[in-house]
Amino acid sequence: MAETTRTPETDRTDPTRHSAVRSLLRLWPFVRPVRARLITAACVAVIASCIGLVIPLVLKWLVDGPVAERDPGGVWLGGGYVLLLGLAEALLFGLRRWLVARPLAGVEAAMREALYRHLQRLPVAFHDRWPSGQLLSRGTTDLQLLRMFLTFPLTFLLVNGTTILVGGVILLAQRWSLGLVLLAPVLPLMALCSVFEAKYGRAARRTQDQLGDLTTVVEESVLGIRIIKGFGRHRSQARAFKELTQRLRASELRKARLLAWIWGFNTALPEIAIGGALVLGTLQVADGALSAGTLVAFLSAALALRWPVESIGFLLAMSNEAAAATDRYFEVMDERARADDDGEGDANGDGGERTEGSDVGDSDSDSDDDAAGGLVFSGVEFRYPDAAPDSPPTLKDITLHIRPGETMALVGATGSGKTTLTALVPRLYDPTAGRITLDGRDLATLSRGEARALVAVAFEEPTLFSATAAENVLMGGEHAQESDLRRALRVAQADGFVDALPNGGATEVGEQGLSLSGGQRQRLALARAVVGRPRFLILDDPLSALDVHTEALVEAALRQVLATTTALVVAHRPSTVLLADRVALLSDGKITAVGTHHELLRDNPEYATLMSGEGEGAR
Ligand SMILES: Nc1ncnc2c1ncn2[C@@H]1O[C@H](COP(=O)(O)OP(=O)(O)OP(=O)(O)O)[C@@H](O)[C@H]1O
Repeated sequence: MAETTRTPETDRTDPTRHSAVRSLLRLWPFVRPVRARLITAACVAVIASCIGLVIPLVLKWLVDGPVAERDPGGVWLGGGYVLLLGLAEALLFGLRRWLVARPLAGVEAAMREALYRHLQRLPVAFHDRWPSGQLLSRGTTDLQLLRMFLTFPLTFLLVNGTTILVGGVILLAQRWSLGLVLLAPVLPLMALCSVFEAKYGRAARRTQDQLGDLTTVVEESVLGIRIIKGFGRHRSQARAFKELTQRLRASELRKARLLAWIWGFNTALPEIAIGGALVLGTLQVADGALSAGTLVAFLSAALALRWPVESIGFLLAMSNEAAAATDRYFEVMDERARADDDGEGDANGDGGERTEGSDVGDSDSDSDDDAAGGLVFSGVEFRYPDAAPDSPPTLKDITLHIRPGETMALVGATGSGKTTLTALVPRLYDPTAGRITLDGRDLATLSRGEARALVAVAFEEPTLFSATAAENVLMGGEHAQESDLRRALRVAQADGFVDALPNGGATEVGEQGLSLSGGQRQRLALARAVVGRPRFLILDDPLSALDVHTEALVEAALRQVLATTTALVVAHRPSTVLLADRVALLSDGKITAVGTHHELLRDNPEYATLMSGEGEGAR
């Protein structure tokens, strides 16, 4: 949305960032498997480039020998040598390209896979903090930049450096005085390149961050196209987009300017030196101090060095873009995934500080809660990682016991923390204090995989994936069979509309399930939650988008499922509350009352107001 455009990320640019070389060295673990090919390719390129430098020596022999002696056979032979050398150079450069193309595409794919895997393992708190476009651009354009760097500049910085070195020796060996004239610009050029490198590195980083912001806006606009059109916000959205593109354009222009001046210096200084050497050499030939062949060889060697020198500017530019891309890639990869993601562990480090739970005048604070089965919250406190440090926690001292097989409704005004509390059970977040146990097992000691096997969730906002209706449902149960699918669809009252889809359950439901109605998506999400027959079921107002008739049907089927699980159901309507055995009232992050619907309706004015729909915050 135009108004929700994220703050430009240019301030992420760190002026004190470490050197490009240090950044690029971090690519080694990914490059290691293909190192043999890369080294072979680099050697082939160095040989090819050095062959190019032999051509001037053949020319010298040709001019001073067969040409001076007017020997046509020798001239043909010399011409043949030059042709063969040229062909060998071209073939070797082709071989280099072939050697690196496939393995480097593999490196890019491996890095992309590693990033995706890591993103899946990072906690929800990370995804709350990072704009999606920044992650997208890191997984796409940044990785392309890295592949280009590994294919081209990495090899050619080495090849050109070697060529310049060998060429310099050849020049000095031919005629050291002329060689010195030609090599005079080397020191100033090195100083200029170092200044350029630092400036370009910062500009590259800024540009890539801005590209990430732009990607975020595009993604939000595409996902929110209905809202944009519905509210006629396309103009303001386009304005916001234009502003970002202008910023990106300014950064790209700065890069182009920097590249233009380094290119200018890299071209002009060697040209001036070649001009000076030509004048000096001609005078020496005229004086008879130098053979014409040596001057020809000298100048052709100097001309052969022109490209390696001129190209250093853009090779450095590409290397700096790759260094910025590496930094951006590893900023995500360095984020710590939950230690317990694939195995055992304790996300809190200490399993969460144990605090005394408050007594809300209910048997929920039984001292033997820990040993008890069911779902037990003991003194749970939670604060969002990105909340202001002095703000009160979102959840305070939550102590609640949902007995095995019991269904507990969670009722509270909007913003009281209901969704937050339900998110703790599948370990989307970990409590900042206190603990949660599932059938007596501390949730903090369960791996996410174990917790996932025990708990299933259906959120208020049902998210579906670009897959078939059946695949979306089956995501909820690793070993679920066709019969489970049918049962889950029946429970969610989704079998009717799924069967009516053009290909039944095999129908693609489109990106985010947008080809379905809100109520249909909600029912598929509900089917996904129940398909795996979970031990614990967490439902966050899963019936809010259903019409009264369908809601009644879903509730009737749900009643059977709830009878076999331990469930926590966020409820806003009396009809949903009636599915539950007991109700917990959440008020400003605290459980203030627990009892049956009728008890609370009678004794608790806040609950009565919420259920009557009159409360200001009630939904
Ligand atoms: N990712 C987050 N970072 C920081 N604060 C958050 C985050 N998500 C929610 N909050 C805050 O936590 C509080 C509780 O939000 P929560 O979504 O749990 O309320 P809720 O009771 O489920 O509300 P509703 O009935 O409207 O869905 C709110 O003040 C909200 O602003």
